Amino acid sequence: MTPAPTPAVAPRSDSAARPALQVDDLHVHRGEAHVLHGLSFTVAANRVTALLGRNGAGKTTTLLAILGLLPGTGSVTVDGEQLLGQPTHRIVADGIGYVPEDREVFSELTVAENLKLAARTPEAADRLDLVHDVFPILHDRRAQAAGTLSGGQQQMLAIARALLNPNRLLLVDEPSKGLAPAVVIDVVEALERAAAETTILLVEQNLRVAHRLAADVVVLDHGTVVHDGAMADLFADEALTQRYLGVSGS
Ligand SMILES: Nc1ncnc2c1ncn2[C@@H]1O[C@H](COP(=O)(O)OP(=O)(O)OP(=O)(O)O)[C@@H](O)[C@H]1O
Repeated sequence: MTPAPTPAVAPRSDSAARPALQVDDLHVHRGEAHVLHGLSFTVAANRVTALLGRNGAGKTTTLLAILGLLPGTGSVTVDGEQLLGQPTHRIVADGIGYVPEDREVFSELTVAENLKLAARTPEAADRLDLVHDVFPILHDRRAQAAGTLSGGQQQMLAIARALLNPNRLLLVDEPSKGLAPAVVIDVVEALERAAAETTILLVEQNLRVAHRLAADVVVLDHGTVVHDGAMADLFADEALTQRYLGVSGS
């Protein structure tokens, strides 16, 4: 009998419903603007949760507040530990990884040097094999300046840097943005591998990508949560996707 193929994403355990991230009544101001108006939502452990919404809804602001890059009031806990009010370096050292929207690779440095700089823990050296297994192209291109990689390869490097460290929660901002469809498939497959390793909160404008990766969804509109639930339900409901996202899902 042929063995069943290994799933890209680890099977969900009974702990899947346990919240890894809990956001309660989060308010954030940017300059004069009151951008987040008391957000409350949870991200279940060992799953991918998509954070969706139209342009300007407050998705990136939410990620920045979780990382301590913007001040906020309310509560943001990971595995019960309060992040709000802590400095970003401590939040990152505590296992909150971030893949920013604009990738932010060091253009002049090689791929290998970018990875070396990202290593925060002694385990990172061992995890380099895992990263090269997920992204063989980064091994092939290890001596190449990161600024000369294609957009898709730079995105893979940005995800690889985050994967080098053991994360409790990975925040990923618009990984498919600006990429050709064929490259998006590679990035999605890489994120599926990442999802087998860690809990992910994913901001993604491409609804199909979000549907492929995420089990759960939180939808923002004007800095408030207007919907949360199963991603499959949102994707299948044209009226909901039109109302909240201005696109049609299925
Ligand atoms: N530096 C800033 N100063 C003041 N207001 C800002 C700043 N950056 C963003 N905003 C405002 O905060 C609101 C939320 O922006 P945010 O970038 O979080 O939205 P988003 O949902 O991630 O949108 P997009 O999909 O366009 O990236 C918007 O109204 C935006 O104009």
